Amino acid sequence: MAAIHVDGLRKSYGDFPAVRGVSFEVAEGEIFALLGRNGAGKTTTMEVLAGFQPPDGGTVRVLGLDPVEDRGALRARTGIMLQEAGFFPDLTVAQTVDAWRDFVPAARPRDEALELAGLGDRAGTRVRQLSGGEKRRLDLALALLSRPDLLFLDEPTTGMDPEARRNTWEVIGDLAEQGITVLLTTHYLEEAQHLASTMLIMDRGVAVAAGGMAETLAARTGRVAFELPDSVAPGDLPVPVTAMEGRTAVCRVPDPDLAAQTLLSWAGERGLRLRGLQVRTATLEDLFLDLAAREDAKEVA
Ligand SMILES: Nc1ncnc2c1ncn2[C@@H]1O[C@H](COP(=O)(O)OP(=O)(O)OP(=O)(O)O)[C@@H](O)[C@H]1O
Repeated sequence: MAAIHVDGLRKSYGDFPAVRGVSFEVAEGEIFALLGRNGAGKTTTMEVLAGFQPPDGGTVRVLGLDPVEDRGALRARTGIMLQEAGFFPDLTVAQTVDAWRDFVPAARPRDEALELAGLGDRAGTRVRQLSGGEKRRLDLALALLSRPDLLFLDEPTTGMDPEARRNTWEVIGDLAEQGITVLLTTHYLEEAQHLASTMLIMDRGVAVAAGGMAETLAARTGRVAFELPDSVAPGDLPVPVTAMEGRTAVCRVPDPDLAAQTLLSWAGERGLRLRGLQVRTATLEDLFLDLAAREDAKEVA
């Protein structure tokens, strides 16, 4: 059974349609990334799945349950980390967790939750003294109290520095390895690419791309760029040049490693050097920017 099944989900605020017929499935134990620009409808989708808002149309099943009708049963099996957490600044981390534990049936021991969220050494610290990233971790610790089968993480690493972000990726990866399904939204595409095996990109309330991360990216073009030697015209090269950026020739190709090898042997045979050679396989960012440009063009048309 899929952990999450969404078919034709619609949700409006007044007469503004925030989600307009979105369908996807999340397999058990998978990390699934919900991506899109501001206002795409990611948070709305997550809130419907978590039972915070009823859908206007479509079918939604989470762990086999209806998020509205089976809200209590679902709450007991999910952990939720939303964008804004409200904590009491004067409480310590331990006191905050203890206060929450009172509301969670069969709650996980406090130290275990803190350990899992990577806050094991912060129990005695007052919330006001935590960094922004540590506050997000505290949020995660609270989300883990119910021993959830499914975690909803809305922008879990916002406000973290790169090191804290990487540590949090490790924490999330470990949780998934223990079998917890994770639905994540993020604006850090590197984060989605690093963590998620499957993704859905939304734009203005509809899905514009979906599928396995590796397969989707493998089907995209990569990029090879280098400084064009003085004596060479772009048309002389054995690989077609897609664009010139100043003196830099850019080739967008399905297999950038092969293109780079071809270019290097061609240059070697002629005693030429390809300065500043860069080889990059397709990234989620390439895909994201392409899709955004395409959606904007559609909007103008
Ligand atoms: N409570 C609300 N009332 C009215 N409109 C809303 C409400 N919540 C969200 N919206 C609108 O619905 C659209 C989708 O919002 P949503 O928060 O789901 O997007 P998002 O993809 O999560 O965006 P972000 O990346 O900025 O968090 C936006 O245009 C937003 O302004």
